Amino acid sequence: MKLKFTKMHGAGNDFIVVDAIHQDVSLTAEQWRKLADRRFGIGADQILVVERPVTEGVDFRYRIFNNDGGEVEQCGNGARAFARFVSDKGLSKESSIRVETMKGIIAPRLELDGSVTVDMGAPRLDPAEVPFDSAGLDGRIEGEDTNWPLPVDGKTVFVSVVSMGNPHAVQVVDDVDTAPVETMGPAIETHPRFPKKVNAGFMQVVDRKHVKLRVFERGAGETLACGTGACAAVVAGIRRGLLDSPVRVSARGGELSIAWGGPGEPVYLSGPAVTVFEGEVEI
Ligand SMILES: N[C@H](CCC[C@H](N)C(=O)O)C(=O)O
Repeated sequence: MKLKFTKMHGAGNDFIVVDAIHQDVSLTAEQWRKLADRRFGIGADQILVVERPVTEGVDFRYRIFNNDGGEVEQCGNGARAFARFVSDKGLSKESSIRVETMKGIIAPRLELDGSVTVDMGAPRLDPAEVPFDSAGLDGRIEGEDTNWPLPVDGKTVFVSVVSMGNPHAVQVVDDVDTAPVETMGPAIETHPRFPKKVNAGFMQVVDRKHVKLRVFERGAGETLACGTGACAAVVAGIRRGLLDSPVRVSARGGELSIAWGGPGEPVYLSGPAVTVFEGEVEI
């Protein structure tokens, strides 16, 4: 069976994007994993699937598979690529669309400068919603935030826990370039207090309007940028009293901008969405 796809990225977080409206795309987790493999397949951090909506008043359904083949709730950089894809493919004539994911509705908007801004919905701040098991832990109050002691790699780090539909654990570090992302990232990702595993963020506060961020992503490893990770990091930083919205987020693969008005308000993620090439693959 042949599968048409488009290779895209958002600040270096790269995707295989597939139109499942005009082609039959019923693949197993193993087939998604093989497609995303950087040696034996096309290679990508995630696969984004465009489907007809299920919910009234929504333009598309947006499904996301990590490169380990697992389906997940949300992908912020992917939402920008999704919006660019459906516009370029003529699937939508609107600059603003409403898109349903496993965990809620988001609204990407194509900007005149070629960037895309996404209403990512409001963050979920209750640990149980992340989900994070805080039982028996003494949280550390910092401004509006409660961050939690996590023993990893023989030391205790304090993480803020935030859900953007998908789970994030964010810690503040002095220097992202020397932070132990390769070793501590996987240890946090699979920590037993995160029953659905977690994306591990490492945030360096440059000033109140600018952070540097590295994310060891659940099911994908360290990526060059993580959109929901940037949202979660800025929400955590604002709640800790360290940041003022909007915040510039410098990832290894490029720059994102995050704005958040406070609890119950949506998080806005802005950044690039780039098409690299079109292709067709036998699966
Ligand atoms: N690895 C994430 C999904 C992709 C998120 C990221 N690529 C983004 O831009 O938000 C998870 O398992 O929740």
